[in-house]
Amino acid sequence: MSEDFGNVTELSNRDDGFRLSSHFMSKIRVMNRNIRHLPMSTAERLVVRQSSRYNMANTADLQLGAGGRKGLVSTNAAYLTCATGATSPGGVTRVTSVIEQLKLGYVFLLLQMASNKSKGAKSKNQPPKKKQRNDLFIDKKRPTKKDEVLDDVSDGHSEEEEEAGDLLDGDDDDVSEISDEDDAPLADDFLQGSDDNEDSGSGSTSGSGSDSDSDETDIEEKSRAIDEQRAREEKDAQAEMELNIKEESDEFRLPTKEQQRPPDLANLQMRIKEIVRVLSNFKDMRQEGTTRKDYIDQLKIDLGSYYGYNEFLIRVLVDMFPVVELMELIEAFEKPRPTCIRTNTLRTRRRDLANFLSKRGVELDQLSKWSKVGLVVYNSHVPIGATPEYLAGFYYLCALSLYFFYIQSASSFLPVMALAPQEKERVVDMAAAPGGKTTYVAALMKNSGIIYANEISEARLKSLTANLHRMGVTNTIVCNYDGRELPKVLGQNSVDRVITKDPSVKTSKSLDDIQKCAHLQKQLILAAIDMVDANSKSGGYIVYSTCSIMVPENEAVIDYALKKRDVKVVPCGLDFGCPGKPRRFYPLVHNMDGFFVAKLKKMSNAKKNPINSEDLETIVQTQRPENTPIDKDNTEELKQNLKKQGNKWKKESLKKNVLSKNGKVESPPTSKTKKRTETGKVESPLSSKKRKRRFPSKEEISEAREGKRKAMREKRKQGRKE
Ligand SMILES: C[S@@+](CC[C@H](N)C(=O)[O-])C[C@H]1O[C@@H](n2cnc3c(N)ncnc32)[C@H](O)[C@@H]1O
Repeated sequence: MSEDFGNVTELSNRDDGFRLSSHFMSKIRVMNRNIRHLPMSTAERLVVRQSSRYNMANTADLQLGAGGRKGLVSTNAAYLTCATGATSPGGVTRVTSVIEQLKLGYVFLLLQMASNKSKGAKSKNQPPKKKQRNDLFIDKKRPTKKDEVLDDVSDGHSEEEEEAGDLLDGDDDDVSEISDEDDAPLADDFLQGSDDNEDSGSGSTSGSGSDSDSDETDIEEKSRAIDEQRAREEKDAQAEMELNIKEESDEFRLPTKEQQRPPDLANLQMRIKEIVRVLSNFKDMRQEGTTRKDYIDQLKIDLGSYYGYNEFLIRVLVDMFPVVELMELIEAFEKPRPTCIRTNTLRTRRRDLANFLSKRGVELDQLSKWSKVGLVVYNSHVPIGATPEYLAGFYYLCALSLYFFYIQSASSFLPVMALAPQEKERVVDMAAAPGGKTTYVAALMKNSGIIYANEISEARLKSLTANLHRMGVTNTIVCNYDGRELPKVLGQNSVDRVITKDPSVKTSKSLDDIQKCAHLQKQLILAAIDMVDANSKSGGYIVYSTCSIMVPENEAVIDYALKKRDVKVVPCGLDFGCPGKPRRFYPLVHNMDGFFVAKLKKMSNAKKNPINSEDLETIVQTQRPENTPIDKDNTEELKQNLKKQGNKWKKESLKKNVLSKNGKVESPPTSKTKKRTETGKVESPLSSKKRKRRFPSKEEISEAREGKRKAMREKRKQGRKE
């Protein structure tokens, strides 16, 4: 049995990893950018198994190990280890393991090669019995005299073996990739036999049945020798295989401190995947002696390096989402959102616009079922922001820029759809530039009623007014105020609907940013509520929306509004998004930017109680994402500001309200809480007003405050213990 490096079987490199093209081929050829050549002896068969856990250095060896042949091939980025075992009577060899590095990951290929070295002589010999045939697959090679004898005896292979090969080797389609010249002579001839080797066995001991038949003892001895040899070689091969597998252990290990220098991107990505894999089955897959926190910490570092997020963002995201979802979300953020345009129904119809634009070479389609005016642009031969239709105000271009959390895209439709402005209403857009929402509101109102489009930045007023003109909006008054001042300017309870959008256009966020934004947003939402008239016939609604996925900027703001004003959350009327009344939209699910929309209905024009010490705590807590350590300086500053503000409000409130004994500000009596006099009669509000109000003394106030603080401290302590 001679070495034959000329014959190779083909493996093809596919997206999903390696697939063995064929088996029982006379050639073994690994088609991969990394591996050029895998020299094997003729008629070896490959069985491929794949795993993605191997982190191999770029070396270029092919080794045929214990008891087999050694070969070296030039490959440019793969380390292959093949160990051959003893030769079977049938000349079938089982080979080894091959470890391979692929483009984006490391793939472990275990190649078991069953040599079909001997291919002839069937015609002169009985095919081996079934059991014998099965044995052949675990037998190893190294040509011995006996091998040669038996090589000649055993030839061809059974259908069962072929089937087994099919199962192990992959698609039959790939067989066709092998050229005819690769095929035949040695293929599939194991049990069928062939005459090729008939005469080329090992001379006198060939299995032709002529010489050896006469000497049974000799054969028995030889057979015993073969068995012994085989056992030895099997042992060697097993040892080597175990060694190889051990060397390239399947276990993923976290890097030690020394290994934590910046890895290359491929390694980094691989490690992220591995950590996610381990975290999703932590009990079974974790490295001994490590905690979940170890993996999470490494994941945060790696995500930060790979995706370029700051530490704070990663920390918040990791705290918010289970790792698998987090990976999907981050991947989705990486993909650009589609460019969307909104038809300006003040100027044209969507169908007509689509026709105009497609004539100009714009490839577009309807945005989706949920919008009657949106179009998605896939490709355009003309600048979509400079077509005559654009300049004539036929559409508003929604995807202007790609920020991380602040992106204008299809999601900017949703707040206006939730607002559902009606004709002839008075509507306020509190932070309006550059006018995406205002122009949409105007279109829905068919230019009737009044829109107050407010923008704090003078510089941004230009883009706002330019868009209003371009889009033919005529029912809008542009204002230049801080939104928080608007109730004073426009009057309290004076409009039907208000839309308020997060005022930030930042590209990245820190804890400080989020705290400041959340604080401003709370003030803006109260101002928005104060402007709306609860008794409006058609309205009484406030829509609050952000492009942020941060809880302190979303749910916490709504929570705050619910505490401070007589409002309730009502359905947005958007039948998609994540469940719950306020809607969260995630790019991975909805193919739009991370987005939050909440709709409030103002129930009465009465205000709830001003801030008390409890609220101060609530504000600080809700501004901090859960489980996220607070930046001490910022928090102190924020606390100070809030306390100042709180004190001011408190002073005012003390004039109007009575502190109860436990320090809580008592709400104005409602019909349910109307006090009864000692005689059991319900006191009318009028009579209670008439009664002289008793204000608490300073001592009572400070006592109540102290009691409150104590209770809070106890509560926190208990929380920490838990
Ligand atoms: C994200 S943009 C609004 C986008 C706009 N709603 C649209 O649909 O085109 C936020 C705007 O809020 C403005 N802004 C920031 N703080 C504000 C405040 N206190 N009052 C009013 N506007 C503010 C910013 O200058 C910025 O133009």
